[in-house]
Amino acid sequence: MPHSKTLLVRPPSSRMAEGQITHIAKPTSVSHERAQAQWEAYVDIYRAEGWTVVEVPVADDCPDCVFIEDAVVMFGNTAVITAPGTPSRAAEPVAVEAAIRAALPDVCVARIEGTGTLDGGDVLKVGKDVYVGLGVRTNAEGVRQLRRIVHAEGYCLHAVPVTKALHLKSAVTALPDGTVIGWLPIVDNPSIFPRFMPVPEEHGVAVVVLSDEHVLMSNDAPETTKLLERMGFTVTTVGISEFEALEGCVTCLSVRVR
Ligand SMILES: CN(C)C(=N)NCCC[C@H](N)C(=O)O
Repeated sequence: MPHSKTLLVRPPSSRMAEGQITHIAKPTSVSHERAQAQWEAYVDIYRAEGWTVVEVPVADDCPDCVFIEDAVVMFGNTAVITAPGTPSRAAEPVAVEAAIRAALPDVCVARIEGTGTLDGGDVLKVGKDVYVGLGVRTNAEGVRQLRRIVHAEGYCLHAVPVTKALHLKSAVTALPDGTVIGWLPIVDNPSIFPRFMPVPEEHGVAVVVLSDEHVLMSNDAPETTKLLERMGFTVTTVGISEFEALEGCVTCLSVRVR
């Protein structure tokens, strides 16, 4: 049975400043206190939109645990538990799987295993098309395993190169109508996507689709906000500077089950 608007989130670790950095300069300071306040404001936006929030317990020894999107990917009623592509994040999916089994007992669980690696940030769903970034975190075996899982669910997987950003969704996400948006300097090949629109700011790349006309994005992309509003979308913005300093974005902080 489909779950209506359930959100999985995980609070920021007190050691988040030790989180991984790959493609941007190491931040000079990251405040856990500010991050906690930003995270609570982010979660409150979903609560106000009627989402049921399931909180996975914080893991202070996993500095990047707040970026829960990387630990599980939902395909309808199937949860794919990932195998993060960096050792410091390897333990994260265990508690995420336990929380899903406890809160959503009728969800089917599949897993990326063995030599396969896959971070959820590399998976962009656009209708029944699934674009998967092959980059520093997701390998060919991870893609092979995910392809088998999603084909069985009626999706079509397209592997795409990611060389200029941490994850595919650091560079592109999709609007409610399926248009893929991205910041060109970090998109490997925009022609892969049937409909692509460049955005003018790096932090404008990431949108979370709240409904057919409503998106959530960072407050650090005012030109992109105006662009999307001119296109007729309602745009809610949120401050996530502490997570952006660690290469995160609005998509990474939650997993939507709908
Ligand atoms: C779409 N994105 C960017 C994500 N899903 N995850 C961001 C993870 C950031 C973390 N410091 C790391 O390096 O793993």
